[in-house]
Amino acid sequence: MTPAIEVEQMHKRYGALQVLGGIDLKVDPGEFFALLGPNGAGKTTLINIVAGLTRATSGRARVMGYDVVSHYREARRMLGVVPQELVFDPFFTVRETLAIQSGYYGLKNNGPWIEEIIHHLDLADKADTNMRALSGGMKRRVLVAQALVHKPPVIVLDEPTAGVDVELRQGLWRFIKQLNREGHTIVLTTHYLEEAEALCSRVAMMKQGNIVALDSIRNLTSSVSGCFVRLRLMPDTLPPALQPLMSSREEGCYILTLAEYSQLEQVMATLRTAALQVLEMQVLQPDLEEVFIRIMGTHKIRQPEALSV
Ligand SMILES: Nc1ncnc2c1ncn2[C@@H]1O[C@H](COP(=O)(O)OP(=O)(O)OP(=O)(O)O)[C@@H](O)[C@H]1O
Repeated sequence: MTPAIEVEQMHKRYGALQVLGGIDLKVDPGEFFALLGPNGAGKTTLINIVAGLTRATSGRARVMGYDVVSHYREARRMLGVVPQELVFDPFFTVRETLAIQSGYYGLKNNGPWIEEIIHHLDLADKADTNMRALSGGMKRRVLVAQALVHKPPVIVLDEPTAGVDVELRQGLWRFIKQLNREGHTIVLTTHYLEEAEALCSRVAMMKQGNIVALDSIRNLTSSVSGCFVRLRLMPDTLPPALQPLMSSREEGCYILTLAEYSQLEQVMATLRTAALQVLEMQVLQPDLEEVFIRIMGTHKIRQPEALSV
């Protein structure tokens, strides 16, 4: 089976700065794949090379079997990229922008598909509005629409939900999930790990230009042992014996990290001996964010306000 995206020994340097240090990556057709990593890890650079927008220093990339340099046009046709930055010609309306984009691919009579995209991305009310008059979130919807005009089999979304409200995020993911069900391969970069966890089957984590983890969400999260316990106590004090387990304090609760589930019994016994009343208790499984924190050795990254995908 020809991979949807195949990257081999990809290096990229900007002068003395090594941005990609030899990336090998295969994404299968039909996958919903996430590329994660902190700011500056090299995600956008990798995407730009796959999209033919940036030249690699060495290595090769193919989209549906087409080399992105020697078969640029074919590779580009297979790919729809939703870029991170909002760049538009401000004088065209939404519908005109999409018609022009269709023209770039030599597509005629693309009207019905354009109308379908406009409908799914909830842009109907704004279809005849000039781009300059749209809000940031609306412009982002048009970026998504632009990437889809030629019905590419592979869709790459570079932080599509940054700065976007919850309603749009949900609508966008509904549409992208539908496209994935219809067979499109989806590659997503996001800082919202809950989004990646809810949507994607496989994840690559990048750190300083290298892939440091590449696996299914299930394998990644089950590789982290132990659990977290969230406790609200009365009186609000943690016995000294439990203090080494405390990882943080959130909204009046103590968050304890346990290496093994069996430690739970010992925690409860200590609380009983100290005559503390448990007002609230939750046992939490390690999630993708915990895996990310352990691999990257960083603190929590920003969270979406409310998420349901
Ligand atoms: N044109 C350029 N010239 C010099 N350095 C660059 C250029 N483009 C990117 N870089 C550097 O390459 C590194 C990787 O950047 P990149 O945008 O690929 O990271 P990223 O993982 O997408 O980050 P983010 O999550 O912030 O989008 C950064 O250190 C960045 O400053």
